[in-house]
Amino acid sequence: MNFKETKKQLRKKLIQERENLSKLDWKNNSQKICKNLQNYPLFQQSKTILAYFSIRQEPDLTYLFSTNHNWGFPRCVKKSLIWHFWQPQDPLIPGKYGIVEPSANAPILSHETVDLILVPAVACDYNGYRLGYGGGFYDRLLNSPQWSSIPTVGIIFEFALLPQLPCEPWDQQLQAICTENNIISICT
Ligand SMILES: Nc1nc2c(c(=O)[nH]1)N(C=O)[C@@H](CNc1ccc(C(=O)N[C@@H](CCC(=O)O)C(=O)O)cc1)CN2
Ligand SMILES: Nc1ncnc2c1ncn2[C@@H]1O[C@H](COP(=O)(O)OP(=O)(O)OP(=O)(O)O)[C@@H](O)[C@H]1O
Repeated sequence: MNFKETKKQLRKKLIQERENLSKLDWKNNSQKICKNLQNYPLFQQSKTILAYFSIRQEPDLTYLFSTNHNWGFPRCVKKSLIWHFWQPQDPLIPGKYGIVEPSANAPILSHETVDLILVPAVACDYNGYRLGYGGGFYDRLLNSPQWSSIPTVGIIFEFALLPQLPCEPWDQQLQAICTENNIISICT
């Protein structure tokens, strides 16, 4: 089986497993992830943080969005992510793939102001490689020179932390991975 097929099957299995979590486990484990992030020095020191709005029972980070940081969220525009400043009272608009997005009029966040990126993932491995939904949005972002030096933390539930994922030339290692159990730093 080739890489593409292997990744596709793995993605399907892990998304299924995540969607099978009970609502209670999903909520409790999401809350633990938020707590672990709040205790993480890099998070505490970051003024501006990029995050995501959860779909398909991804870890829900909503609790953090009213904490004292500047928060940025993406709009999917063609094959890229455009990042906007967003606060809880601001509108959210249904975007691609059923993910809500800030308004196109919300202030744009330039890479210079961003201190930390919380990266959604279907799975991550011990080396900091990630498997996403296959759109390549974060692969492209993290490969572009302006964004590649910003620290990244992959956000997953513990069951999706695997010893080794299939790795392709464009995959960039994350700096850390946060689960409901702990945050592990990746040695590079
Ligand atoms: N919450 C959240 N927001 C996010 C991401 C994410 O992983 N999680 N993204 C992370 O990049 C971007 C959106 N990326 C996505 C890419 C593909 C699909 C998707 O549903 N794809 C189809 C099949 C596509 C194919 O195989 O060609 C599917 O899975 O049915 C969803 C989101 C930006 N926002
Ligand atoms: N730097 C890049 N420039 C152009 N295309 C890229 C780049 N990185 C990845 N791609 C393309 O994007 C797709 C990403 O596939 P892959 O299975 O690695 O996605 P993923 O990591 O699961 O998804 P995502 O980043 O959306 O969460 C591939 O088809 C690949 O050719």
